[in-house]
Amino acid sequence: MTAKPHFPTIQPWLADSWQRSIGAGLSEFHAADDLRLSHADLKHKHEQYQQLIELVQSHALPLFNQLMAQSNSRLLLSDADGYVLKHWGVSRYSSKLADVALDIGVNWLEQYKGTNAIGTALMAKQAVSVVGEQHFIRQNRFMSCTACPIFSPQGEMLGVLDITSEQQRHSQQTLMLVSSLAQQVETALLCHLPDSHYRIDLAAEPSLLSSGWQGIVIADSEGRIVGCNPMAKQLLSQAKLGDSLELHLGDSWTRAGGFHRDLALHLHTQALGVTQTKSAKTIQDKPQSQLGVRFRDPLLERAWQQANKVITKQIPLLVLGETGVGKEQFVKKLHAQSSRRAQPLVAVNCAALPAELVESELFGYQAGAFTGANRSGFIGKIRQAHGGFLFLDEIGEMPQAAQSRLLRVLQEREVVPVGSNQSVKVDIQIIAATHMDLESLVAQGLFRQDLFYRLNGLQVRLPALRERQDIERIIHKLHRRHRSGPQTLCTELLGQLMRYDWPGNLRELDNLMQVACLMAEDDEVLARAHLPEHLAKKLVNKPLAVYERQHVENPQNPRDKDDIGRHSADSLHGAINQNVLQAYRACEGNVSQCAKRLGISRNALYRKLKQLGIKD
Ligand SMILES: Nc1ncnc2c1ncn2[C@@H]1O[C@H](COP(=O)(O)OP(=O)(O)OP(=O)(O)O)[C@@H](O)[C@H]1O
Repeated sequence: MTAKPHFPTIQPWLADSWQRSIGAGLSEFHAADDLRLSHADLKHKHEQYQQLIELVQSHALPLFNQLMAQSNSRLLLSDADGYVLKHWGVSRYSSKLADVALDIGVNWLEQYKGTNAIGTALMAKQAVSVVGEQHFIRQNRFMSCTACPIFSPQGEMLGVLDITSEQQRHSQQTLMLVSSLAQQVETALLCHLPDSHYRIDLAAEPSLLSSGWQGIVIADSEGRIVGCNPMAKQLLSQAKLGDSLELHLGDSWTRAGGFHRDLALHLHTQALGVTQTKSAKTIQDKPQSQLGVRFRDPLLERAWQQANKVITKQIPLLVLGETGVGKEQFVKKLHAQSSRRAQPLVAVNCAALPAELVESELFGYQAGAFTGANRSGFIGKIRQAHGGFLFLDEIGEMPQAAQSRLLRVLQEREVVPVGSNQSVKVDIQIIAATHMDLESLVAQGLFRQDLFYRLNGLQVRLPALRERQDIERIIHKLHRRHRSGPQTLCTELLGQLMRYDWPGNLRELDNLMQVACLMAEDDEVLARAHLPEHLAKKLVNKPLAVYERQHVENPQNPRDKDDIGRHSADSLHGAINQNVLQAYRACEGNVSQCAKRLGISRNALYRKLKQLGIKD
């Protein structure tokens, strides 16, 4: 049995990480197979992360070199999936690092490498030091590593910066150094937002203005906030993206050095160089590689590819699909990989807006426009989305009065706030979504036809869960998300889940899996018996779903429908075996890669291969 490290007191985060390593089926005595990117995939990753790599080189590497040049350490950058993208710094022990594959293109997630600074920082979403013996795999215990995640201005984790040294104990200073390097990169990302024209540093004392502890706000050429660091959010707690700086700082921000009396804050404003903004824009405008997102279902993949083509062209996108198919998640992914990803994604749930507030919420209002309005006015959701995406969810339920004004915004690309007669130009990418049949609403006179045509630039329909060819993978994914340990899923339950028709789609499956995993607690296998009765009942006598259409019905061998139920269990086993074999061959016998591809644990794959007589 694998032993825990013998420290007098083991910190909870480390115990959790070792537990996860054991749960992933790793052994401290054997290094697992490496998951390594192919040359082509690594090239794509480098293109995708070009900006981040450049910012690490220009904003983190100089300080690392200055402080650590003599220390025989290496600085590494990984992406959020745990792949090492680059490393810098000389190391006398590079052959030892190569032995443990701390190398470009190799994945250092905990599930492959056990407790280690990169994987554990990604998991914990915070800076960690993993020193010598704290590494789960013995072979890695000659190193000390300290890593800190890097977050985008939108709070998305982009990757991890790591300092690795041989043997020497990493101190609290190393932790502070890595955190500070990550912070430098985050600030640089902020200053490289498109439309960043001004940088305003804020602090309670003038000496703190350049201390690294100051608040930083980035504003566009009109003085509207386009980004801020966590300290600025704390200092200006009321400020939101899109707000005019004047609203929060009066005119004190327009001077190079100022003091805001009410807030008791010292300010330092600088114009960001045009060259900097331009070059940053070139990097930002490059569409992030769409290889980052791939759907295994052809209908969904097609919708994804089509949607990606229109979203930068200001052509409205209409996303259709039954409730719970993941329309909102789809839009979030579109935004995250678009050239507008550094700008806001503002979502409006049209069904939840009270009819009388629709206009002021969307279009904003002037100070004192109506009784009860905020004293300082409100910019409105549409202007908040300026430069980014406006996501109109449940558009079929938008009140009719607001429909005509929205139509005007779409036609003119400008907004007139309530109580004002001044129009304001907006640059927004519109995405609307609904589970309703908009054309039939139009036919019934419940939805404006001209608005429908305006929104319907490109229409994509997301498939229902029962139609998806990757349903098996999704079931495994959600099981992994909710299980509490290294539990497997019983084949019979898997078959039943695949045959169910899922009217509530991903939302329903997600809820069911969550409840089932709670009921199963630490049991080794999740089975139908773990489902509460009302959920178990749902799964029987349901029409056959996509699984049988894909794997059981053979066009060359048309079968009587009644036969399907009788044969489905056998066919299910057969098809699963076939899938495993195909994947194993495609991965040329690499167990880690194959397990990842199938969405199952390495242990589960070993068991399956053993059953199939491929492994002893
Ligand atoms: N790719 C996914 N993998 C796993 N679960 C998902 C995925 N996408 C969505 N879900 C689950 O389904 C739920 C519903 O997703 P989402 O809100 O995006 O659907 P929707 O189509 O917008 O729903 P509605 O039409 O009801 O607004 C999410 O809360 C999440 O639990």
